[in-house]
Amino acid sequence: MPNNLASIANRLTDRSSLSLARASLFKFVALLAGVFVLASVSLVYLANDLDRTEEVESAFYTKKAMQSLEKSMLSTVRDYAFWGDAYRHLHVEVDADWAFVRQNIGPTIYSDFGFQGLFVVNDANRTVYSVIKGELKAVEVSQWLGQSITAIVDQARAGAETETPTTAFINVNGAPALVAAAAITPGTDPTAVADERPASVLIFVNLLNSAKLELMGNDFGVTRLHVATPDEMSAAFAVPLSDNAAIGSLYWTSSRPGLRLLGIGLPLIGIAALLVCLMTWAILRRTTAGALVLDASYASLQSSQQALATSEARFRDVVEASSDWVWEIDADWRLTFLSERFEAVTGLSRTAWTGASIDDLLSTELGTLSQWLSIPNRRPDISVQCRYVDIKGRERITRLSAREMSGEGFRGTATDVTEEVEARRRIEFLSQHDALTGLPNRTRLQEFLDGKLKALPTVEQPLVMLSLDLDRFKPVNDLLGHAAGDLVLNEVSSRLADCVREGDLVARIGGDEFVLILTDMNSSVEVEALCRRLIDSIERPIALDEQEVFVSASIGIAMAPTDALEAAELLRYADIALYEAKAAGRNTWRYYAGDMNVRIIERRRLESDLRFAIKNNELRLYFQPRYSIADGRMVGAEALVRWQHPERGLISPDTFIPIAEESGLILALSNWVLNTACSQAAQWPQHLFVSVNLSPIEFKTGNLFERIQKTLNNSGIDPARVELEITESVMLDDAAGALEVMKNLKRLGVRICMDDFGTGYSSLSYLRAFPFDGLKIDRSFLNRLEENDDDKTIVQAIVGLGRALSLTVTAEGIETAEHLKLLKAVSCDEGQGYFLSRPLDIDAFDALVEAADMSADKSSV
Ligand SMILES: Nc1nc2c(ncn2[C@@H]2O[C@H](COP(=O)(O)O[C@H]3[C@@H](O)[C@H](n4cnc5c(=O)[nH]c(N)nc54)O[C@@H]3COP(=O)(O)O)[C@@H](O)[C@H]2O)c(=O)[nH]1
Repeated sequence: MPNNLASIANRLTDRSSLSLARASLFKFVALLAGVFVLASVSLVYLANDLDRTEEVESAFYTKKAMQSLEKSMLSTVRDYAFWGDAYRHLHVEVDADWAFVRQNIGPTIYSDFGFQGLFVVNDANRTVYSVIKGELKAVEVSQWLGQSITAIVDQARAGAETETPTTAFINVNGAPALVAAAAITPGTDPTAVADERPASVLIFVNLLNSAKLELMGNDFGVTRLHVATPDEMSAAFAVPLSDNAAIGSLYWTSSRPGLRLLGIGLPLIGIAALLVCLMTWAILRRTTAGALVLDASYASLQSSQQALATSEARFRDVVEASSDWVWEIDADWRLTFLSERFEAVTGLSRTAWTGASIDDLLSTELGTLSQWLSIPNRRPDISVQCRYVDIKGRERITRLSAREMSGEGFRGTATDVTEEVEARRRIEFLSQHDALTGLPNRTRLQEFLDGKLKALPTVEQPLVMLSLDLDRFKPVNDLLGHAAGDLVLNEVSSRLADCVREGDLVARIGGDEFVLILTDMNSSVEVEALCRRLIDSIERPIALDEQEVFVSASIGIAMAPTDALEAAELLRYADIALYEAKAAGRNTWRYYAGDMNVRIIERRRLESDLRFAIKNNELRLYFQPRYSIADGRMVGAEALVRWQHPERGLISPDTFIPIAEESGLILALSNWVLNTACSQAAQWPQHLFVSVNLSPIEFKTGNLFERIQKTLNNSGIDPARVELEITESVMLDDAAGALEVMKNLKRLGVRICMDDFGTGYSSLSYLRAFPFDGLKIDRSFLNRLEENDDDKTIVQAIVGLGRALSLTVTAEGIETAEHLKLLKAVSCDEGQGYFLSRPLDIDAFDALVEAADMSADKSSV
């Protein structure tokens, strides 16, 4: 916006149209009001002037009338007084007959001239002739007038010489009257001779009553001429009848033309003002409405301008702040505009590329960009992914949106999505692959399997699925840490991948669980050769930083279409076969067979039966005595559970303990064993202890301490007579947790013994770190004693170790006198085995204890 426009806009912003309109209108109204006031004042002034002029004129004409009256009376009195006959008949002698009867100077004075009084005053100032209102009366003039008029009479006589009459206004009983007086002289009559006496004076009295005054005024255009009232006397224009205003003044009823003018003009002005007010009100309303609309439009315009400015600023900020760059091309596909961000994002020169074809800069997978832009009815909201090469020669990916310009050509934005595309690819990869090993995961496996099964494999060309699980992997993870475990898994993964052909699939579906899908296996020989290769490959030592790790694998094999044609079924069958392989001693493979499924069903039934058995007293407890090897005394017994199944007979714990552990029944089972064992042992002689096996599962459930405590309390047995046997796997699962539990158990006063010592990984370190009271050498060492000298050495070393750590060392599985002899030779503390005694039921064991008590010393074993 130019500066001057902006400043105008700013000024407009300060004052709204409404206020401007109102201000202008109010000024206009004030102007009009001024005009009306001026007109009114002028009218009033004019009216006053008119009235004043009227008054002046009226006064003038009143004076004229008076002067005319005076003139007329002077003329009349002159005519009668300067007349020879009148001299002879009224002065020389008074001849009433001549004057009145013959009407020379008589009633006609009244009838013709309207003078009410006619008097002749003789030389002695006596009234000698009087005619009052046309009638002859004998009355003194002074008496009739109620005042002396000597001055007038004298004045008249003074004018005799020059025949000059006189007039004067007098007041007669409150009414003005004009008196005309003239000395009676012979006039021009040569026959009349003037005598020596003072002249008689002829006097005419004209009483100016209201009617007469009004008539007089009318003659001169003065309305209702009358004697002024006391109020009117003070009026500026009242005409005094003499110098002495006491005689009275004349006034008139003014026509007041000014007032009439006001009477007409002011209402007209008022009406005009009213009309103007109405018009102004109407204009104000319309102007206000218009101004409001204008203001609203202006406000809308302003907000639009503001929004536009904000939008522009935002657009500019967004364009420059985002990774997007903006482009425009003409109808020939040539770049006509590239925003600054183009250089920042691509590193390419805007100047160099402006004018170049957009097809040279960007390419799509669908053809050239110009082809894409030319697609008829192309939706403008759909973008296209393009590639270009940046300044560093790297291929970049950009998402391009385009809109046709109203003229010709296109414009749009380009967003660099290289990272996004790569991230998406990565996400897609990760969604189908295992993050640790990069092998396909369960999702990818499912997809692959579905695809292969849809192709309907045949018996001749079967689809082979291997379910592979690592053996001995968990200890690696637990003992060497997860980083080592990860390395092992990665190594195993790559070894597995190396063993299969292209087109096959190796997937990792769990911690150490893998599934292999093989498509080109024509015979079981091939399958088994592969299994062998896989196991051999995995069994090869895996070198970690400073040590070698050994793991092996078990494999379950299921085939389509022989075993199943459904992916889920195939997986389940391969898992069953794997289970069988593990059960068969691990490090081997098994084909799925129908009866495996039967075994699983069988296992489930056994679980259900076991649940029933625990509640319904089908469990039995056996005790296997433990003896001091040095002197053959029984020192205690290990409690061993059996299950007296109503149909299957006595079932070994090897069969049902794993089921109890897997199904969660182990807690109920173990509670029963603990309670029964401790209750029984509480009745034994004090020197005998009872040893109870605990499952590793019990260490994880959290309330082992409370359970043992409760058992001890319930049975009342001395805790020192109770030994708990735990295996190394307890520590392997959660060493810190196990230590915590064991410390708590030790606070109860029980003994803790490590069972199956020598079969695990680092029993030695556990022995040092955990609060064990004893260890039991696994019976596998004694089993091999005859054929393996190493085991003798090991047994000897374990005994030495136990002694060094102040642990009671017990040897398990003493089956022969040779075993016993050897153990005695290495000073093993205690022993148990079939050679000494098989596990006995409660009655048999009680009998044994009794017998032993009776033959207090068994001299030798
Ligand atoms: N958690 C629990 N585990 C228990 C319980 N009762 C037993 N078990 C465990 O079951 C496994 C099998 O036990 P079992 O069949 O009772 O076998 C024991 C002995 O009979 C056997 N033994 C003893 N002497 C010899 C011998 O000279 N030769 C030979 N071949 N076998 C012999 O050894 C088993 C006792 O082993 P151990 O426990 O390691 O001392 C077994 O692992 C039991 O632990 C139970 O209540 N809870």
